[in-house]
Amino acid sequence: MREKAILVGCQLQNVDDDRFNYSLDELASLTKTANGEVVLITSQKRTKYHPALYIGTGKVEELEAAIAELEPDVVIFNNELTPSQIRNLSARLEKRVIDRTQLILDIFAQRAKTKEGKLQVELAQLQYLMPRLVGQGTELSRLGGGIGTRGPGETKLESDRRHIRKRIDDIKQQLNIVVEHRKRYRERRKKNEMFHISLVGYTNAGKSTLFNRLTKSDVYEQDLLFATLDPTTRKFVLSNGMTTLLTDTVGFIQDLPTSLIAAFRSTLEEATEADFILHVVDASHENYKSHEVTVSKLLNDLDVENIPILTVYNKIDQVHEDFVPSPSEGFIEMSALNEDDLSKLRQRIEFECKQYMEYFEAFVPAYEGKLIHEIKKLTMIESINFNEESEIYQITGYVFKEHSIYDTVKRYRIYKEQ
Ligand SMILES: Nc1nc2c(ncn2[C@@H]2O[C@H](COP(=O)(O)OP(=O)(O)OP(=O)(O)O)[C@@H](O)[C@H]2O)c(=O)[nH]1
Repeated sequence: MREKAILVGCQLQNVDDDRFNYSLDELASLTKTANGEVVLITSQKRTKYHPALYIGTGKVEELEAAIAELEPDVVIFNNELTPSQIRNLSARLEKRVIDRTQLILDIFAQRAKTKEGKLQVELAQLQYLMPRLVGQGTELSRLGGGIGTRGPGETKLESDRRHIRKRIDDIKQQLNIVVEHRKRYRERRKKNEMFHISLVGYTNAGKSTLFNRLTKSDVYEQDLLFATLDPTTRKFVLSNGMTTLLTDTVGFIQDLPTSLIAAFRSTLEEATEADFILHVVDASHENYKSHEVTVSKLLNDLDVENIPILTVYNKIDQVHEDFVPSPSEGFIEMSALNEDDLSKLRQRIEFECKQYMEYFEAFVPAYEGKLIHEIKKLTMIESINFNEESEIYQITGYVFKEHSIYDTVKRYRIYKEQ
């Protein structure tokens, strides 16, 4: 059953109409993703948020009338509300009141798959809850109005708080372990010398679709925001046989509450360890430019300037009429749903990778079967010729200098002369 939701926004003077309407659209998409049905979107312009009610008292009355008529299950506010605003609005409207942060947390909670993702969501939820518990405490003591009632209330609250604090410490500790584990796994992977590519991009840009099509796997792919929460890594074999690792990451979102940025940073850190980044942009979206800028900014914050980036303008089959690719950067226009475009992308990745590789020619005796297999897997092979007389393979291709296979290949360059 879809829950009926009324959405409420408040536009401050310094926020222009486009940006404000866009944030309301995004709130509507988020609501849909959380399995809600939007029955009304209403908003108000103000110089500042009403301290007690977020919107003005007149607007609250209007909202009460709309609630009586439309009977929603929940009222969702477009910004993070203060504990007292939530309390006052719940009391006035007699409906469940949630804010944008809670909505995003709810979606994250639904979607978290790995242990790390789940821990991060729980941590963010508890951190959101803590100050709001304090708020309820004041309310309890005021309501009780006396020692007799306040006592037990406060005690319960204190024990709740202690309990939550302890749980937060536990989660942080567990997260350290999980992150350590992932680091070790990453180091091990580094030793395997696989070329690592990360897919990043705004939520709903088509990352999971690309990931699935390129790796032929079936990671959750849906027309919903945040279908992907945890980074997922799979083998991705280029058409010339070189095996790379492809990582799908969490989708970015504009104005993500700060408390959530911290919680999700570590899932994005994978991107910073990649050898190559594919930045996927939904070219059919009217706000594609601002999406692109948001992601580029976040990538800059994550210190990835040394990593080559290819911008992938996706959904070109439904391209927006105002679409113009940024001229300054390397880019490709394509549709993840089109097989020819996928091969074009594969070739383009190969081409881009080659810019960072060195050409080699190696002579490897036929009895080195395992080694030949490794060279095939870890380098970009151009040609293999077998000399029956000498029983030696002549292999040419491209290799990364940073990878240990480079030293091996170098050793066999001079084999002929031995
Ligand atoms: N028309 C069209 N639709 C596409 C294309 N690529 C992806 N889609 C659709 O766009 C929607 C979102 O795709 P996803 O792959 O889930 O997007 P994502 O970037 O992984 O999203 P998050 O997990 O939310 O970050 C899905 O309904 C896809 O089928 C494309 O090239 N053309």
